[in-house]
Amino acid sequence: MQGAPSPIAPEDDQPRPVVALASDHGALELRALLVAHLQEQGWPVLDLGTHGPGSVDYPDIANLMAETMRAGKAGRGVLLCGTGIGISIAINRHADMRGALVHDAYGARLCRLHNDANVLVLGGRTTGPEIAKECVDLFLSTPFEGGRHARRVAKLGGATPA
Ligand SMILES: O=C(CO)[C@H](O)[C@H](O)COP(=O)(O)O
Repeated sequence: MQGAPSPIAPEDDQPRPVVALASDHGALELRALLVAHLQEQGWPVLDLGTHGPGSVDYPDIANLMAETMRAGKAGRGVLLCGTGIGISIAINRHADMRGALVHDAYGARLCRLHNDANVLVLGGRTTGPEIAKECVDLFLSTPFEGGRHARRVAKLGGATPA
């Protein structure tokens, strides 16, 4: 089952969804930078932490993101850990989450066009700030293409949270 695609282009008249951001200790700086970047652009942002430099476990952060989105508190998510790898594995254990670990603009665009990703995943130790900002902007402004991709996304299973 697949929910309605959620095209979110800044030029649309639609209200912008809340964007939740969360990271472990491996991406504190990049997350803070992205929070500020999105706020400057007028996105409603929910910063889920982690809020201190202490070491935390990325599965807990991914689970918090999934719970937050499932509760309807955010329509899109941005998750980060040191490489993005662990937290992308963790978020994709939730059937209603489609997390896409991306490293460039092409991936950020295609994860929306073809995969209807609802969570963007970045690595705080692997991706620089300018590329990360570009990825987030594309993730939030690119609609799902539907068509043949809708059939494939449906085969992934899991409903899209509201
Ligand atoms: O990237 C990650 C998971 O994929 C983590 O951020 C990383 O493993 C944390 O490592 P450390 O505890 O040594 O800071």
